[in-house]
Amino acid sequence: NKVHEATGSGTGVLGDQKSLNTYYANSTYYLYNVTKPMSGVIATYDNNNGGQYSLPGYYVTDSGNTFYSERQKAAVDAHYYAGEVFDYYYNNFNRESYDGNGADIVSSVHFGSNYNNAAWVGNQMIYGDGDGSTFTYLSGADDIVAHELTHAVTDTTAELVYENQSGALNESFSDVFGYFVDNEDWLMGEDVYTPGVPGDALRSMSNPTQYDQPAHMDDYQDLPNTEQGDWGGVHINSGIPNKAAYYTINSIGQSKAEEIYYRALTVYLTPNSTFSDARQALIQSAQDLYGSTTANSVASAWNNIGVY
Ligand SMILES: CCCCC[C@H](S)C(=O)N[C@@H](Cc1ccccc1)C(=O)N[C@@H](C)C(=O)O
Ligand SMILES: [Zn+2]
Repeated sequence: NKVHEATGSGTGVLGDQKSLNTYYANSTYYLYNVTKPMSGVIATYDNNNGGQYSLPGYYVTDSGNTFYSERQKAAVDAHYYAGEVFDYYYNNFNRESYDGNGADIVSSVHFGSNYNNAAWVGNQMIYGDGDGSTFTYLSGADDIVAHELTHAVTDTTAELVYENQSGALNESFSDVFGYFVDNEDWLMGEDVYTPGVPGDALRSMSNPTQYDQPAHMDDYQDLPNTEQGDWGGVHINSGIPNKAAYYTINSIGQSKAEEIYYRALTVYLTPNSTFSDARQALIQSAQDLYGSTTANSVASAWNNIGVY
């Protein structure tokens, strides 16, 4: 409600200044804001490096509505980018929050100890600090935030099972919407990956093989469906649908591609969808929205990566 809404300022992971939607109460300011129109909230917490707190941890607050400290950087970006992704889904697809029903968006930063990952854990996002060499604070990359929040969209729509081909699709859709939100480049995680090494990334959608992912069905990696096997290589085999997305976006443009990926995810895909099912879902979505020329472009993108 109006009396509590405030606009703070903060320093992000990369030292950049940004305005923040904050909440004033008990003579302090919170990284917390109410979203419109259904009044969900975006709330950001510090999980205290897995200290004595369970998730979500404690609210990130500042008495001066200025979030400039080193410890606050990860929270600044987690909060800011969560708002950016909320706006992306609302403005492009009229989807209010990840469930389309104004669900609260909760993020916890400083999760674990030197944790080189970020995740959607079923009801909230968690962000590790990284070990400072492989990653710095993972919330510092908007494509990572969009990746994680898109898992929540997937979990409330197609519910793609997180293993084997459906799991690689799950991962790929998160990367694809990460691209749509970030769309500076075809790289994933570059802003926080290896802070000491410029220009590299965890993955490349335009050139998956650059970071040891297959880019064609002939090179699909049959890995065990175990934690050690990355559940059948979901982060490895995602290179194949990622490359198809690269071809698709280049041939039909981002605005059409966004609509067909969203329609495929929310209308056609199901928990056990395979790569071939995804090809068909995207072709059908393209046909539904834009006709056969666009549908044929999608078909050839998937033909190029050996999925029919
Ligand atoms: C609980 C542990 C597994 C969760 C994996 C999460 S969903 C995930 O995929 N995280 C992304 C983070 C990311 C996204 C975009 C760019 C960079 C990094 C991910 O790809 N994690 C890699 C490191 C992995 O888990 O293998
Ligand atoms: Zn993921």
